[in-house]
Amino acid sequence: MSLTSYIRTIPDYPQKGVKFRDITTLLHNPVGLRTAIDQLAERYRNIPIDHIAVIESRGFLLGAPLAYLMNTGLILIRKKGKLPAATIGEDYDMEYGTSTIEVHTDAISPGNRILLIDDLIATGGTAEAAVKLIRKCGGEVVECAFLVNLPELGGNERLREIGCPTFSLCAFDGE
Ligand SMILES: O=P(O)(O)OC[C@H]1O[C@H](OP(=O)(O)OP(=O)(O)O)[C@H](O)[C@@H]1O
Ligand SMILES: Nc1ncnc2[nH]cnc12
Repeated sequence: MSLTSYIRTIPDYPQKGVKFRDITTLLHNPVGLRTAIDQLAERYRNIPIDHIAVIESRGFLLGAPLAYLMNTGLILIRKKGKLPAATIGEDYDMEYGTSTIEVHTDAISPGNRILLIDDLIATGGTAEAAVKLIRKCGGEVVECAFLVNLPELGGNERLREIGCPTFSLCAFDGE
């Protein structure tokens, strides 16, 4: 059974024309949540990863249990103004807005092999900004992994253009 069956679609949220893929229903379901985390852990079981980087806020929910299973630490990529120590930031556009994400400058050491986790890739604007931040700190993004891909919005292609591999557990083809 595809993981899409655990995810609810809300039309016209947060603005008209957006089909919002609501993962709260997957998170609410013990089988859905466990299946998603286990599948990610299995994919990266034999790949050397130093840290998992997670994008606020929904990325935190998947990346934290995955880091626990993989015995790695977490790097928090947060919305502007939320991290207390010295940060660097990156502005970006995404499907329904514009924002800035930041990371602590001391969170990544040069040469660190980082797995980037978020719940969903749409236009890829958020993930691209996160990859740029990690690279500015000298980190290497091994892969960007998502629970959900929205292929019609072109995010995978955008990340491919900057040389970053992507992986998604499931996809909505627009229905
Ligand atoms: O591929 P994009 O077009 O950039 O969109 C994807 C991003 O949008 C959502 O985050 P949102 O900014 O809504 O924040 P949230 O996780 O706090 O809900 C989602 O969690 C991704 O981070
Ligand atoms: N259509 C969508 N559904 C849920 N989260 C999103 N983030 C960006 N686009 C989204």
